[in-house]
This record gives sequence, C-alpha cells and structure tokens, in this order.
Amino acid sequence: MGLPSATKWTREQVATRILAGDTLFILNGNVVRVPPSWLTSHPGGNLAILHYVGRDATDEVDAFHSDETLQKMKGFVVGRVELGEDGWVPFVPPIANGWVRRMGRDGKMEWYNEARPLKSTEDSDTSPASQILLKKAQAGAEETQTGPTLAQLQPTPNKLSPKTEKMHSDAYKELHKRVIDAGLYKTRFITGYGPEFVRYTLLALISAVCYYKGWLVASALFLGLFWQQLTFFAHDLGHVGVTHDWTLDRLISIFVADLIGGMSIGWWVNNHNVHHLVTNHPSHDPDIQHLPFFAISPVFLNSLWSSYYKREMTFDAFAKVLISVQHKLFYIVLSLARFNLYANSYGYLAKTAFEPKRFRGGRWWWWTEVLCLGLFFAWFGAVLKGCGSWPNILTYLLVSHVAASPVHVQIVLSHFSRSTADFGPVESFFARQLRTTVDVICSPRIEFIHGGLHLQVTHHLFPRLPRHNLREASLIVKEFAKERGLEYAEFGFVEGNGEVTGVLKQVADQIKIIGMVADSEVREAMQT
Ligand code: HEM
Repeated sequence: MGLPSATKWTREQVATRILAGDTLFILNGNVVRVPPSWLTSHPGGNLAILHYVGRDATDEVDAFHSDETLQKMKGFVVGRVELGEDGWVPFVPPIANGWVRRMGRDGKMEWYNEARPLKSTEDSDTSPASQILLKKAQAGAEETQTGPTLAQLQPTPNKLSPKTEKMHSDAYKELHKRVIDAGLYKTRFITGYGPEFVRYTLLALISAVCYYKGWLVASALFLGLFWQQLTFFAHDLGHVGVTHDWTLDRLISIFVADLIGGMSIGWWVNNHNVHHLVTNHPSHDPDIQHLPFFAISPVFLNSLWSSYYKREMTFDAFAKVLISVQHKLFYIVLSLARFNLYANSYGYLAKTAFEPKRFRGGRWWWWTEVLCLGLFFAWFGAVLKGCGSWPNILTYLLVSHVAASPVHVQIVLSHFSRSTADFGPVESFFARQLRTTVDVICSPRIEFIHGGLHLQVTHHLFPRLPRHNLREASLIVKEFAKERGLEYAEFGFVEGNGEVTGVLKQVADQIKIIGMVADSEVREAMQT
C-alpha cells in the first residue's frame, strides 16, 4: 500500500483501491484495510467484512467486537478520511453487485462475477431505488467485464436522508454508551444462568428417568424440550456473550451444540453473523432464504442468487407447488426444521475441512466439532437403538425433534413479517435493525420459553449483550426510540403468528394470480 496511517485519503483514492481488490472500510474516520490472509481467518467470517467494504462500519464493528479486539483493529488502519457533515458518503460493496475475489489461473487473486444485479425500477418502501437483488451470472459475462466499475460503487439515492441516518448513527452511539454505563455487559451467572441450569438439568433428568421406565414418548418429549432450551444457551455462547472469552465460549458451545444437540456451532455462528449484518436482505440473509419451502417476499419468485449459499434459489415447479400452500404448511415444515439444520451443519463442516487456520481457534475448532458430533451420534444412536422396534425408534426421533421446534417458530416470527427492502449503504445500523426486526411481547414469568430472545430488536442492536440483561436494556432502547420518534416494533405471540402466516399467504396468492394471468393469456392467444 505504501501509505502511512496518518495519510488523508480522498473518496476517489478509497474507490480506486477497492476496485484494485483491497478490502477497505471506514472506522471512526479511519481507513481500515483487511489483508487477504486476515479476511479468510476472520472469526466472524469473511462475508461479515465483505458486506461493509467501502462503508462506515463503526456502529457494526462496535456492536460485534470486544474492547480487546477493537484495540487490535487499530493495527489495521492505513489512513484517515474527511468526514462530511453527514458522515462518510458510502460506497456500494462489490459483493452487493455480485463481485467477489478468487484465485485466478495464474495463482493471483482476481475479481469474479458470481451474480448480476437486478435493480429496482421504482422508489417505494418495498422496492427502494437503492435496491439491488442478485441473479445468477450468465455464462461468459465475466469475460466482458473484469471487475466492478466505479459507477457500480456509487449508491443510488433513495428517500433516506443521509443527514437523518447520521443522526440515527449518533443516537446509536449514545444509546450504546447508556447500555454500557448501566453495566449490562456483565453476565449474570448466578441470577441469570443459575435457574437455567436447574431447568436444563431437570429436563435432562426427567427425559432419562422416563427412558429407563420405558415411557418413550415422554422421554422424547423432555429431550426435545431440553434441546429447545439449550439452543438459547448455544446462541449466547455463539455471540461470545457468556464468558466474553472467544475460546472458552466456543469450547462450551461445541459441547452444548455439537455433543448434546448434534449441530455444528461453527456453521450456526457463520450463518447467524451474516443474518445479523444484512438482516432480511433477500439475496444476502440466509435466515430468510428458504426456497423451496418458504418465500416471504414475491422477489423470491425470480430465482434469486444467494451470496451466502453461493447458489441460485431456484423457483421451479416443485417450489411453486410448496409456496402456493406455504401458509398451510408453515407449522409442519418448521416442526421438522431441525433435520434441515443437521444437513446445513454437516455441509458446512465438509466445506471447511480444508480451510486455512483461523485467527481464533486455528484448526482445533473443526476437529473438536467433528469429534463431538461423532460422540453425539454414538449416544443418540444408542438411545434410538434402545427403543427396541422401528416404530418406537421413529416415534422417538419424531417426537424429540418436533418438541424442540417451537424455537424455530419464534426465530422466524422476529423477521418474517418485517421489511425485506434494501435501503442501501446509506441506511444506519440502528435504523436497519429497527426496520427489519420485531419483539414478541411476553410476560417475564414465562419468558424462559422464548429464552429471552423474544426481545429480538434489542438483541439485534447489541448482539453480544448477555441474554438475561436484554429486558433491562430493552426498556432503555424503547424509551430512547420513543424520544427520537423511531418505531420499536412488537406484537403478541398470537398476533405475530397471524402476521407471519398472513405474509406467507400473500406471496402464495401472488403465485395464483400469476398463474391466472398466464392462463388467460394462453386462452386469449388461442382465441385469436
Ligand atoms: C480489521 C478488521 C477486523 C478485525 C481485526 C476483526 C476481528 C474480529 C475478532 C477477533 C472477532 C472475535 C470476537 C472478538 O474477539 O471480539 C470478530 C468477530 C466478529 N466480527 Fe470482526 N473484525 C474485523 C472487522 C469486522 C467487520 C468490518 C465486521 C462487520 C461489520 C465484523 C464483524 C464481526 C462479527 C459479526 C463477528 C462475530 C461476533 C459474534 O459472533 O457476536 N468484523 N472479529
């Protein structure tokens, strides 16, 4: 690079370096350069960073990193930029237009066009002018264009005002300070996790006692409830939100998620971080990419490209049948969702088997996960074998997996009925999380059923905040949002289910309408 860290960079210089392949983002007015070797070993995954290339990532970086990491990040600063009255004028990251870096035939890194942009032709709340969805790249397209262009880096203005977004960003910083000052980053080991551990132990014990008594359905039911509750603990650990020590939290989470639950925590964290950063973006957020089973927006009927799964989400004849009745299949599909999570988990571990060492965890995380999954298959396999007959085995498998499934309903409630529009890089982290996320109202007495994660808006704003402090933090956030006239969305559990199935029905109806229009066109053509 050759530029010392005190150097002032112009916006043009930043753009030129990005187009040349550098991974740059803005942090508190500094230009941060992530070296390629670091990008692949980033504990939050490479996509987390790629979605912020050319943008001011200060709020996101503050939300996701420990103080120790924030200090270390200073070592990656390569210069400064002039921030205007409305802050940094962001670029559109190359990945948003389908451009990624990969090794070329000559052994050098080069741009690769994995997808082509599908731009909005209007400027509405559901389809803002800034919206870029992705479609699979056409064969041979990369030969005509060798990398992203300067024009592609420039965001299309929409109805968002950069001044207002800057105000939201400043407000978020102030809010974060209030949360820190209130001491809410301190984990409540005794009063928070104490009752949790009693609950986990009881559920596991009841399941074991029932099993040895031969009450298999009851045993499976309590095993499922035990898994359901442990999911929340694994979630906290995945966010480094328990001991706040990456290695310790990761080790405990491998024990909980892989050994007891049979799922890869590495996969879950990788997936979940992307979801937190590009929440509800149809082409980038894996948590809303569920074809052929669900489509929460008509845009999915265009067979979009997923930058997370690196494949086309094909809306084929099979998907068409399922989506047209998705609101009716909603609970049935979710009750079996755990099997899909196993598949994704093992696929991720297979894919990462030959990845380079990580900055945190080197390769041990991978081997420990594989070992713990082996142990899971050994103990759960023995449990199933002990059920005796095939009908008993099948019943045990189904009951335990269905009993663990309410957690999936809860997760989708928090986002499925919220906006999936892409307001581009100008939108602040604060405003984006409030727009795409909703809380489920629930009494503190029964909030353990939701694992406390029904306070999803506050969780999205402060992902590393220990779960048992979310209620207290949410009160601060709500008051703060009210002061600034921002919406903090929340609904009751029943109302939320109604909204989500309503959204699914709307998309399903859309298919019927498209089908009817096509039929009448054919009829008209035959008559003429
Ligand atoms: C040079 C730049 C960066 C460095 C050195 C860095 C370093 C790290 C480290 C060490 C962790 C482990 C957690 C911790 O110890 O704090 C982490 C996690 C993470 N990072 Fe970064 N990071 C960088 C840039 C970014 C950017 C630009 C983003 C996105 C805006 C990002 C998103 C994340 C996420 C989502 C996690 C996972 C946290 C969680 O699971 O709760 N990082 N990063």
